[in-house]
Amino acid sequence: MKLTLPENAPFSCSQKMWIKGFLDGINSTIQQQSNPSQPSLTEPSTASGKSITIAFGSQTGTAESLSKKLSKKLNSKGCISSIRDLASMTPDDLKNIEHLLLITSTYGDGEPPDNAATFHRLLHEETAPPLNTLAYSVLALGDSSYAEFCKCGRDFDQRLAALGAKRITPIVECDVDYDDPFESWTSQIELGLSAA
Ligand SMILES: Cc1cc2nc3c(=O)[nH]c(=O)nc-3n(C[C@H](O)[C@H](O)[C@H](O)COP(=O)(O)O)c2cc1C
Repeated sequence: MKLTLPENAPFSCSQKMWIKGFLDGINSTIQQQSNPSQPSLTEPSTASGKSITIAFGSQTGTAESLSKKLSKKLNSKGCISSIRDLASMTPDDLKNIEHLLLITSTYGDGEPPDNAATFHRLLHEETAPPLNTLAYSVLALGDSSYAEFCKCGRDFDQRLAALGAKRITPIVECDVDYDDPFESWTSQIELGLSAA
């Protein structure tokens, strides 16, 4: 059921706007009660208290600076996030991580950035560990003028799933202008972490 104001209701424009806002609030409550699994926009974040590792693969600093931005945002919501350079990580480290947010660019002709190259190679070897206890999401930076668009991020996303890790949210691919997709990914992450 959705409450609406008839077009010909005898109210002024500003009165109609007020009533419409009032009805929208009631409609949102009705929808929430009939579908409690849907998170409410006004509900406090239950991502709070979660321990999160943000790992970055970056050649010229964009993924690294987005990692810092994300970390600040998540910490302000009560999460405990730490940032790791992929150059300092091995796939075995992922066995001790519950929530991984991986932000990476792609370089060369679909190659990982230098700091992520070893990790990328090791993760794709047969000796890579099973990662059934890991929940993750990937933000891939790229440029669609290259043939191998966002290849490194796609590789990580698929390989982590193949090793048994669960996606918190689907991969988000950014084409040159990354501000909006980054914001949208961040919002999805906050909701996804609440459920993870
Ligand atoms: C030399 C060079 C090669 C690149 N190769 C690719 C590529 O193969 N695929 C892609 O999607 N983006 C490619 N890009 C775009 C970068 O991934 C993109 O600019 C990214 O935002 C850079 O992030 P970073 O500063 O964290 O490294 C390339 C950029 C440069 C400068």
